[in-house]
Amino acid sequence: MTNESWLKSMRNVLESYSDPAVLVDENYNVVATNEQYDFRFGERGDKDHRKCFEISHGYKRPCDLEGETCPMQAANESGVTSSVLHIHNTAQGKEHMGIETTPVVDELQRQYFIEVMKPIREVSAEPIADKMIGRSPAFNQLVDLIHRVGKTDTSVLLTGPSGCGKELAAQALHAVSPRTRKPFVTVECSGLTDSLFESELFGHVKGAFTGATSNRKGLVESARGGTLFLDEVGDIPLHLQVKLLRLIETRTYRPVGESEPYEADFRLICATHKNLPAMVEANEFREDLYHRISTFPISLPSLAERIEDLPLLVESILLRIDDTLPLRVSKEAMLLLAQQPFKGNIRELKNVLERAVVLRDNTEISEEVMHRALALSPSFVVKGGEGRDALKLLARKRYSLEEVEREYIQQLLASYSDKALIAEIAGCSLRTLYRKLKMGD
Ligand SMILES: Nc1ncnc2c1ncn2[C@@H]1O[C@H](COP(=O)(O)OP(=O)(O)OP(=O)(O)O)[C@@H](O)[C@H]1O
Repeated sequence: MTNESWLKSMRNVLESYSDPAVLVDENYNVVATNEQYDFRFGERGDKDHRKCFEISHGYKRPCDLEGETCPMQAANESGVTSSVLHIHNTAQGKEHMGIETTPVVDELQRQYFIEVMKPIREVSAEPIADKMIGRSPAFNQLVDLIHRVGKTDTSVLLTGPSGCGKELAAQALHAVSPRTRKPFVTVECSGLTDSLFESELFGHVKGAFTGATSNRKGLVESARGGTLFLDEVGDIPLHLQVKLLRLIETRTYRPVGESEPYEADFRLICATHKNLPAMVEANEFREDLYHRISTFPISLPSLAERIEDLPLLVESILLRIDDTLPLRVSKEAMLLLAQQPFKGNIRELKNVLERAVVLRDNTEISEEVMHRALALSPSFVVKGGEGRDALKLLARKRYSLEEVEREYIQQLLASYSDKALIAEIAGCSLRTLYRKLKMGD
Protein backbone atom coordinates (compact mmCIF):
# COMPACT_ATOMS: atom_id res chain seq x y z
CA MET A 1 0.00 0.00 0.00
CA THR A 2 1.37 3.43 -0.87
CA ASN A 3 1.38 6.12 1.77
CA GLU A 4 -1.37 7.88 -0.21
CA SER A 5 -3.68 4.86 -0.15
CA TRP A 6 -2.92 4.29 3.57
CA LEU A 7 -3.86 7.92 4.23
CA LYS A 8 -7.05 7.43 2.24
CA SER A 9 -8.02 4.42 4.35
CA MET A 10 -7.20 6.42 7.51
CA ARG A 11 -9.52 9.23 6.31
CA ASN A 12 -12.29 6.64 6.02
CA VAL A 13 -11.52 5.49 9.57
CA LEU A 14 -11.72 9.12 10.79
CA GLU A 15 -15.08 9.64 9.05
CA SER A 16 -16.45 6.59 10.85
CA TYR A 17 -16.32 8.54 14.16
CA SER A 18 -19.29 10.72 15.05
CA ASP A 19 -16.99 12.99 17.10
CA PRO A 20 -14.18 15.23 15.82
CA ALA A 21 -11.16 13.07 14.92
CA VAL A 22 -7.70 13.73 13.48
CA LEU A 23 -4.65 11.82 12.36
CA VAL A 24 -1.43 13.27 13.75
CA ASP A 25 2.13 12.29 12.83
CA GLU A 26 4.88 11.89 15.39
CA ASN A 27 5.98 15.49 14.86
CA TYR A 28 2.54 16.74 16.01
CA ASN A 29 1.45 17.63 12.43
CA VAL A 30 -2.25 17.16 11.75
CA VAL A 31 -2.24 15.17 8.51
CA ALA A 32 -5.95 14.31 8.17
CA THR A 33 -9.24 15.39 9.76
CA ASN A 34 -12.88 14.31 9.59
CA GLU A 35 -15.89 16.51 8.81
CA GLN A 36 -16.91 16.81 12.46
CA TYR A 37 -13.48 18.17 13.28
CA ASP A 38 -13.59 20.72 10.44
CA PHE A 39 -16.97 21.91 11.70
CA ARG A 40 -15.95 22.08 15.36
CA PHE A 41 -12.64 23.81 14.79
CA GLY A 42 -13.94 26.01 11.98
CA GLU A 43 -11.14 25.09 9.62
CA ARG A 44 -9.45 22.19 7.94
CA GLY A 45 -6.72 21.22 10.33
CA ASP A 46 -4.67 19.44 7.66
CA LYS A 47 -4.64 22.49 5.35
CA ASP A 48 -0.97 23.25 5.77
CA HIS A 49 0.08 20.62 8.30
CA ARG A 50 -0.33 22.81 11.36
CA LYS A 51 0.67 21.37 14.70
CA CYS A 52 -2.06 19.88 16.90
CA PHE A 53 -1.03 21.93 19.96
CA GLU A 54 -1.17 25.12 17.89
CA ILE A 55 -4.71 24.50 16.57
CA SER A 56 -6.18 23.16 19.80
CA HIS A 57 -4.52 25.44 22.34
CA GLY A 58 -2.71 28.22 20.49
CA TYR A 59 0.54 26.91 22.04
CA LYS A 60 3.89 27.28 20.35
CA ARG A 61 5.22 24.10 21.97
CA PRO A 62 3.81 20.61 22.65
CA CYS A 63 1.31 20.36 25.52
CA ASP A 64 3.72 18.66 27.94
CA LEU A 65 6.06 21.64 27.68
CA GLU A 66 3.12 23.89 28.59
CA GLY A 67 2.36 21.95 31.77
CA GLU A 68 -0.39 19.70 30.34
CA THR A 69 -0.45 15.99 29.67
CA CYS A 70 0.34 15.21 26.02
CA PRO A 71 -2.18 12.57 24.90
CA MET A 72 0.18 11.33 22.17
CA GLN A 73 2.97 10.74 24.63
CA ALA A 74 0.73 8.76 26.95
CA ALA A 75 -0.49 6.60 24.05
CA ASN A 76 3.05 6.15 22.75
CA GLU A 77 4.32 4.97 26.11
CA SER A 78 1.44 2.57 26.78
CA GLY A 79 1.05 1.38 23.16
CA VAL A 80 -2.74 1.40 23.62
CA THR A 81 -5.56 3.95 23.59
CA SER A 82 -5.14 6.52 26.34
CA SER A 83 -7.52 9.26 27.42
CA VAL A 84 -6.97 12.72 28.89
CA LEU A 85 -9.09 15.79 29.40
CA HIS A 86 -8.12 19.05 27.69
CA ILE A 87 -9.72 22.40 27.01
CA HIS A 88 -9.57 23.12 23.26
CA ASN A 89 -10.08 26.34 21.34
CA THR A 90 -12.89 25.59 18.92
CA ALA A 91 -15.13 27.66 16.65
CA GLN A 92 -17.61 27.65 19.58
CA GLY A 93 -15.02 29.02 22.04
CA LYS A 94 -13.16 27.05 24.69
CA GLU A 95 -14.54 23.54 25.17
CA HIS A 96 -13.76 20.67 27.52
CA MET A 97 -12.84 17.62 25.47
CA GLY A 98 -12.22 14.03 26.49
CA ILE A 99 -9.41 13.01 24.13
CA GLU A 100 -8.84 9.38 23.21
CA THR A 101 -5.57 8.77 21.44
CA THR A 102 -4.71 5.51 19.70
CA PRO A 103 -1.25 4.79 18.25
CA VAL A 104 -1.20 3.45 14.66
CA VAL A 105 1.65 2.78 12.19
CA ASP A 106 1.70 3.09 8.38
CA GLU A 107 3.05 0.47 5.97
CA LEU A 108 6.61 1.71 6.62
CA GLN A 109 6.11 1.36 10.40
CA ARG A 110 6.03 5.14 10.84
CA GLN A 111 4.22 6.24 13.97
CA TYR A 112 0.90 8.13 13.78
CA PHE A 113 -1.91 8.76 16.25
CA ILE A 114 -5.68 8.87 15.85
CA GLU A 115 -7.16 11.43 18.23
CA VAL A 116 -10.89 11.36 18.84
CA MET A 117 -12.25 14.39 20.73
CA LYS A 118 -15.44 13.92 22.70
CA PRO A 119 -16.90 17.28 23.71
CA ILE A 120 -18.00 17.25 27.37
CA ARG A 121 -21.25 19.19 27.08
CA GLU A 122 -22.28 18.89 30.72
CA VAL A 123 -19.72 21.54 31.78
CA SER A 124 -18.52 24.73 30.15
CA ALA A 125 -15.28 26.68 29.87
CA GLU A 126 -17.25 29.69 28.60
CA PRO A 127 -19.57 31.93 30.61
CA ILE A 128 -23.03 30.48 30.00
CA ALA A 129 -26.00 29.82 32.25
CA ASP A 130 -27.02 26.62 34.07
CA LYS A 131 -23.82 24.64 33.76
CA MET A 132 -20.79 23.93 35.87
CA ILE A 133 -18.35 26.58 34.76
CA GLY A 134 -14.56 26.48 35.06
CA ARG A 135 -11.20 26.19 33.37
CA SER A 136 -8.74 25.90 36.27
CA PRO A 137 -6.63 22.74 36.73
CA ALA A 138 -8.58 21.88 39.93
CA PHE A 139 -11.88 22.19 38.05
CA ASN A 140 -10.59 20.17 35.09
CA GLN A 141 -9.51 17.35 37.43
CA LEU A 142 -13.04 17.32 38.81
CA VAL A 143 -14.51 17.20 35.29
CA ASP A 144 -12.19 14.33 34.39
CA LEU A 145 -13.43 12.32 37.40
CA ILE A 146 -17.07 13.14 36.67
CA HIS A 147 -16.61 12.09 33.07
CA ARG A 148 -14.95 8.79 33.99
CA VAL A 149 -17.16 7.65 36.88
CA GLY A 150 -20.31 9.26 35.47
CA LYS A 151 -20.54 6.61 32.76
CA THR A 152 -20.61 3.79 35.33
CA ASP A 153 -23.21 2.74 37.90
CA THR A 154 -20.77 3.17 40.81
CA SER A 155 -22.01 4.96 43.96
CA VAL A 156 -20.36 8.37 44.30
CA LEU A 157 -19.83 10.44 47.44
CA LEU A 158 -19.33 14.17 46.75
CA THR A 159 -17.63 16.07 49.54
CA GLY A 160 -16.57 19.70 49.83
CA PRO A 161 -17.49 22.88 51.64
CA SER A 162 -20.96 24.38 51.43
CA GLY A 163 -21.78 26.15 48.17
CA CYS A 164 -18.90 24.70 46.14
CA GLY A 165 -21.16 22.98 43.60
CA LYS A 166 -21.86 19.47 44.91
CA GLU A 167 -25.43 19.47 43.66
CA LEU A 168 -24.35 20.73 40.22
CA ALA A 169 -21.69 18.01 40.14
CA ALA A 170 -24.34 15.39 40.99
CA GLN A 171 -26.46 16.64 38.10
CA ALA A 172 -23.44 16.48 35.77
CA LEU A 173 -22.75 12.88 36.90
CA HIS A 174 -26.34 12.01 36.04
CA ALA A 175 -26.13 13.84 32.70
CA VAL A 176 -23.09 11.85 31.51
CA SER A 177 -24.54 8.53 32.74
CA PRO A 178 -26.54 6.04 30.67
CA ARG A 179 -29.45 6.88 33.01
CA THR A 180 -29.60 10.47 31.76
CA ARG A 181 -33.04 10.12 30.15
CA LYS A 182 -34.50 8.83 33.44
CA PRO A 183 -35.27 10.99 36.51
CA PHE A 184 -32.73 12.71 38.75
CA VAL A 185 -34.35 12.79 42.20
CA THR A 186 -32.95 14.81 45.10
CA VAL A 187 -33.58 13.84 48.72
CA GLU A 188 -32.86 16.68 51.16
CA CYS A 189 -31.70 14.52 54.06
CA SER A 190 -31.29 17.38 56.56
CA GLY A 191 -35.04 17.95 56.71
CA LEU A 192 -36.03 14.31 57.13
CA THR A 193 -37.61 13.68 60.51
CA ASP A 194 -38.23 10.19 61.88
CA SER A 195 -41.83 10.17 60.74
CA LEU A 196 -41.05 11.55 57.28
CA PHE A 197 -38.04 9.40 56.47
CA GLU A 198 -39.79 6.19 55.46
CA SER A 199 -42.90 7.67 53.87
CA GLU A 200 -40.87 10.23 51.85
CA LEU A 201 -38.33 7.69 50.67
CA PHE A 202 -40.44 4.56 50.32
CA GLY A 203 -43.97 5.97 49.94
CA HIS A 204 -47.03 4.55 51.63
CA VAL A 205 -50.21 2.67 50.83
CA LYS A 206 -53.73 3.92 51.42
CA GLY A 207 -54.74 3.54 55.08
CA ALA A 208 -51.17 3.00 56.33
CA PHE A 209 -51.68 5.78 58.88
CA THR A 210 -54.19 8.53 59.67
CA GLY A 211 -54.25 10.88 56.71
CA ALA A 212 -52.95 8.31 54.19
CA THR A 213 -56.04 8.60 52.00
CA SER A 214 -54.40 7.21 48.87
CA ASN A 215 -51.31 5.32 47.77
CA ARG A 216 -48.28 7.61 47.53
CA LYS A 217 -45.13 6.95 45.55
CA GLY A 218 -41.87 7.51 47.45
CA LEU A 219 -38.72 9.21 46.13
CA VAL A 220 -37.00 5.83 45.59
CA GLU A 221 -39.81 4.87 43.21
CA SER A 222 -39.71 8.29 41.52
CA ALA A 223 -36.02 7.71 40.78
CA ARG A 224 -36.71 4.36 39.05
CA GLY A 225 -34.14 3.82 36.30
CA GLY A 226 -32.43 7.12 37.13
CA THR A 227 -30.33 8.68 39.89
CA LEU A 228 -31.16 9.09 43.59
CA PHE A 229 -29.21 12.03 45.02
CA LEU A 230 -29.00 12.12 48.82
CA ASP A 231 -27.97 15.68 49.68
CA GLU A 232 -26.48 16.29 53.14
CA VAL A 233 -26.32 12.56 53.81
CA GLY A 234 -24.29 13.33 56.97
CA ASP A 235 -27.43 14.83 58.51
CA ILE A 236 -29.34 11.53 58.62
CA PRO A 237 -29.74 10.63 62.31
CA LEU A 238 -27.87 7.52 63.40
CA HIS A 239 -31.01 5.51 64.14
CA LEU A 240 -32.37 6.11 60.60
CA GLN A 241 -29.10 5.26 58.86
CA VAL A 242 -29.81 1.54 59.19
CA LYS A 243 -32.91 1.93 56.98
CA LEU A 244 -30.83 3.54 54.27
CA LEU A 245 -28.19 0.83 54.62
CA ARG A 246 -30.84 -1.86 54.15
CA LEU A 247 -32.11 -0.15 50.99
CA ILE A 248 -28.61 0.08 49.51
CA GLU A 249 -27.63 -3.46 50.48
CA THR A 250 -30.78 -5.30 49.46
CA ARG A 251 -31.87 -2.93 46.68
CA THR A 252 -35.40 -3.47 47.96
CA TYR A 253 -37.76 -1.36 50.06
CA ARG A 254 -41.22 -1.60 51.53
CA PRO A 255 -43.72 1.29 51.30
CA VAL A 256 -45.24 2.08 54.71
CA GLY A 257 -48.20 -0.25 55.24
CA GLU A 258 -47.10 -2.67 52.50
CA SER A 259 -46.06 -6.22 53.36
CA GLU A 260 -44.25 -7.13 50.12
CA PRO A 261 -40.84 -5.67 49.27
CA TYR A 262 -40.40 -3.70 46.02
CA GLU A 263 -37.29 -3.83 43.81
CA ALA A 264 -35.40 -0.52 43.65
CA ASP A 265 -33.52 0.59 40.53
CA PHE A 266 -31.36 3.70 40.96
CA ARG A 267 -27.81 4.91 40.84
CA LEU A 268 -26.79 6.41 44.18
CA ILE A 269 -25.01 9.74 44.56
CA CYS A 270 -24.54 11.24 48.03
CA ALA A 271 -23.17 14.62 49.09
CA THR A 272 -22.09 16.19 52.35
CA HIS A 273 -20.00 19.08 53.62
CA LYS A 274 -19.37 17.11 56.81
CA ASN A 275 -16.31 15.06 57.63
CA LEU A 276 -17.86 11.58 57.50
CA PRO A 277 -14.73 9.62 58.56
CA ALA A 278 -14.54 11.84 61.67
CA MET A 279 -18.24 11.21 62.28
CA VAL A 280 -17.61 7.47 61.97
CA GLU A 281 -14.84 7.80 64.57
CA ALA A 282 -17.23 9.68 66.85
CA ASN A 283 -19.91 7.01 66.36
CA GLU A 284 -22.20 9.52 64.69
CA PHE A 285 -22.22 7.82 61.30
CA ARG A 286 -22.36 4.08 60.63
CA GLU A 287 -19.11 2.75 59.26
CA ASP A 288 -20.84 0.12 57.09
CA LEU A 289 -23.04 2.81 55.51
CA TYR A 290 -20.04 5.07 54.95
CA HIS A 291 -18.27 2.31 53.00
CA ARG A 292 -21.41 1.57 50.99
CA ILE A 293 -21.94 5.16 49.85
CA SER A 294 -18.32 6.12 49.29
CA THR A 295 -17.30 3.58 46.64
CA PHE A 296 -16.02 6.51 44.54
CA PRO A 297 -15.37 9.62 46.64
CA ILE A 298 -14.90 12.95 44.87
CA SER A 299 -13.68 15.94 46.83
CA LEU A 300 -14.76 19.20 45.21
CA PRO A 301 -12.38 22.17 45.32
CA SER A 302 -13.43 25.25 47.25
CA LEU A 303 -13.57 28.55 45.35
CA ALA A 304 -10.26 29.53 46.99
CA GLU A 305 -8.64 26.41 45.50
CA ARG A 306 -9.77 27.41 42.01
CA ILE A 307 -9.48 31.18 42.31
CA GLU A 308 -8.22 31.35 38.67
CA ASP A 309 -11.86 30.68 37.72
CA LEU A 310 -13.11 33.80 39.53
CA PRO A 311 -13.37 36.14 36.46
CA LEU A 312 -15.09 33.42 34.43
CA LEU A 313 -17.52 32.64 37.26
CA VAL A 314 -18.23 36.35 37.78
CA GLU A 315 -18.97 36.77 34.07
CA SER A 316 -21.31 33.77 33.97
CA ILE A 317 -23.13 34.73 37.21
CA LEU A 318 -23.69 38.28 35.90
CA LEU A 319 -25.15 36.76 32.74
CA ARG A 320 -27.50 34.65 34.86
CA ILE A 321 -28.57 37.69 36.88
CA ASP A 322 -29.40 39.74 33.78
CA ASP A 323 -28.48 38.65 30.27
CA THR A 324 -30.03 41.76 28.71
CA LEU A 325 -27.33 44.11 30.07
CA PRO A 326 -23.57 44.12 29.36
CA LEU A 327 -22.80 43.96 33.11
CA ARG A 328 -19.13 43.82 34.03
CA VAL A 329 -16.88 44.18 37.05
CA SER A 330 -14.04 46.72 37.04
CA LYS A 331 -10.46 45.48 37.43
CA GLU A 332 -10.20 46.97 40.92
CA ALA A 333 -13.50 45.41 41.98
CA MET A 334 -12.31 42.02 40.70
CA LEU A 335 -9.09 42.38 42.74
CA LEU A 336 -11.15 43.14 45.82
CA LEU A 337 -13.27 40.03 45.17
CA ALA A 338 -10.16 37.90 44.74
CA GLN A 339 -9.05 38.86 48.28
CA GLN A 340 -12.17 37.46 49.92
CA PRO A 341 -12.08 34.09 51.69
CA PHE A 342 -15.51 33.08 50.28
CA LYS A 343 -16.22 30.46 52.91
CA GLY A 344 -19.67 30.14 51.35
CA ASN A 345 -17.93 29.55 48.01
CA ILE A 346 -19.82 30.07 44.73
CA ARG A 347 -23.15 30.54 46.51
CA GLU A 348 -21.62 33.41 48.49
CA LEU A 349 -20.07 34.87 45.33
CA LYS A 350 -23.52 34.79 43.69
CA ASN A 351 -25.07 36.62 46.66
CA VAL A 352 -22.38 39.31 46.62
CA LEU A 353 -22.82 39.86 42.88
CA GLU A 354 -26.60 40.05 43.20
CA ARG A 355 -26.18 42.76 45.82
CA ALA A 356 -23.62 44.58 43.66
CA VAL A 357 -26.04 44.54 40.71
CA VAL A 358 -28.72 46.10 42.93
CA LEU A 359 -26.30 48.76 44.21
CA ARG A 360 -24.64 49.66 40.87
CA ASP A 361 -25.25 52.97 39.09
CA ASN A 362 -24.15 51.84 35.65
CA THR A 363 -23.24 48.62 33.83
CA GLU A 364 -19.69 48.53 35.22
CA ILE A 365 -19.58 47.49 38.87
CA SER A 366 -16.98 49.70 40.53
CA GLU A 367 -14.68 48.90 43.44
CA GLU A 368 -16.76 51.18 45.67
CA VAL A 369 -20.01 49.35 44.81
CA MET A 370 -18.32 45.99 45.33
CA HIS A 371 -17.07 47.24 48.68
CA ARG A 372 -20.61 48.04 49.75
CA ALA A 373 -21.92 44.71 48.46
CA LEU A 374 -19.17 42.87 50.32
CA ALA A 375 -19.69 44.83 53.52
CA LEU A 376 -23.05 43.06 53.79
CA SER A 377 -21.21 39.72 53.81
CA PRO A 378 -20.32 38.01 57.08
CA SER A 379 -16.79 37.11 56.03
CA PHE A 380 -15.88 40.45 54.41
CA VAL A 381 -12.15 41.09 54.44
CA VAL A 382 -11.06 44.72 54.54
CA LYS A 383 -7.46 45.71 54.19
CA GLY A 384 -5.51 48.60 55.75
CA GLY A 385 -7.25 51.99 55.35
CA GLU A 386 -10.37 50.33 53.98
CA GLY A 387 -10.77 48.47 57.27
CA ARG A 388 -10.62 51.76 59.19
CA ASP A 389 -13.27 53.24 56.85
CA ALA A 390 -15.61 50.33 57.57
CA LEU A 391 -15.06 50.74 61.30
CA LYS A 392 -15.70 54.50 61.08
CA LEU A 393 -18.97 53.74 59.30
CA LEU A 394 -20.04 51.43 62.10
CA ALA A 395 -19.03 53.99 64.76
CA ARG A 396 -20.95 56.75 62.95
CA LYS A 397 -24.05 54.59 63.07
CA ARG A 398 -23.42 54.15 66.83
CA TYR A 399 -23.84 50.39 66.82
CA SER A 400 -23.12 48.74 70.16
CA LEU A 401 -20.94 45.62 70.17
CA GLU A 402 -24.01 43.58 70.96
CA GLU A 403 -25.89 45.01 67.99
CA VAL A 404 -22.99 44.37 65.63
CA GLU A 405 -22.84 40.79 66.87
CA ARG A 406 -26.58 40.33 66.45
CA GLU A 407 -26.50 41.84 62.95
CA TYR A 408 -23.58 39.58 62.04
CA ILE A 409 -25.43 36.47 63.20
CA GLN A 410 -28.58 37.55 61.35
CA GLN A 411 -26.57 37.92 58.14
CA LEU A 412 -25.04 34.49 58.65
CA LEU A 413 -28.51 33.03 59.19
CA ALA A 414 -29.69 34.67 55.97
CA SER A 415 -26.81 33.09 54.01
CA TYR A 416 -26.57 29.63 55.55
CA SER A 417 -29.03 27.12 56.88
CA ASP A 418 -26.46 24.93 58.65
CA LYS A 419 -26.01 26.17 62.22
CA ALA A 420 -22.79 24.18 62.72
CA LEU A 421 -21.28 26.01 59.74
CA ILE A 422 -22.50 29.36 61.06
CA ALA A 423 -20.88 28.63 64.42
CA GLU A 424 -17.65 27.69 62.63
CA ILE A 425 -17.61 30.95 60.61
CA ALA A 426 -18.49 33.02 63.68
CA GLY A 427 -15.72 31.30 65.63
CA CYS A 428 -17.92 30.06 68.47
CA SER A 429 -19.31 26.73 69.60
CA LEU A 430 -22.71 25.52 68.46
CA ARG A 431 -23.94 25.83 72.04
CA THR A 432 -22.79 29.50 72.23
CA LEU A 433 -24.52 30.19 68.93
CA TYR A 434 -27.80 28.76 70.21
CA ARG A 435 -27.42 30.80 73.42
CA LYS A 436 -26.90 34.01 71.42
CA LEU A 437 -29.88 33.19 69.21
CA LYS A 438 -32.04 32.72 72.30
CA MET A 439 -30.83 36.04 73.73
CA GLY A 440 -31.93 37.78 70.51
CA ASP A 441 -35.51 36.46 70.85
N1 LIG B 1 -18.82 25.42 38.71
C1 LIG B 1 -19.88 26.21 38.87
N2 LIG B 1 -20.21 27.07 37.90
C2 LIG B 1 -21.26 27.91 38.05
N3 LIG B 1 -22.05 27.95 39.12
C3 LIG B 1 -21.78 27.12 40.10
C4 LIG B 1 -20.69 26.20 40.04
N4 LIG B 1 -20.66 25.48 41.17
C5 LIG B 1 -21.69 25.94 41.92
N5 LIG B 1 -22.35 26.91 41.30
C6 LIG B 1 -23.53 27.64 41.81
O1 LIG B 1 -23.29 27.88 43.20
C7 LIG B 1 -24.47 27.63 43.97
C8 LIG B 1 -24.19 26.54 44.99
O2 LIG B 1 -24.00 25.30 44.28
P1 LIG B 1 -24.52 23.92 44.88
O3 LIG B 1 -25.89 24.05 45.47
O4 LIG B 1 -24.34 22.89 43.82
O5 LIG B 1 -23.46 23.74 46.06
P2 LIG B 1 -23.40 22.64 47.19
O6 LIG B 1 -21.96 22.31 47.35
O7 LIG B 1 -24.35 21.53 46.86
O8 LIG B 1 -23.92 23.44 48.46
P3 LIG B 1 -24.46 22.85 49.88
O9 LIG B 1 -23.38 22.03 50.48
O10 LIG B 1 -24.73 24.08 50.68
O11 LIG B 1 -25.70 22.06 49.54
C9 LIG B 1 -25.57 27.24 42.98
O12 LIG B 1 -26.32 28.40 42.68
C10 LIG B 1 -24.80 26.80 41.75
O13 LIG B 1 -25.53 27.06 40.56
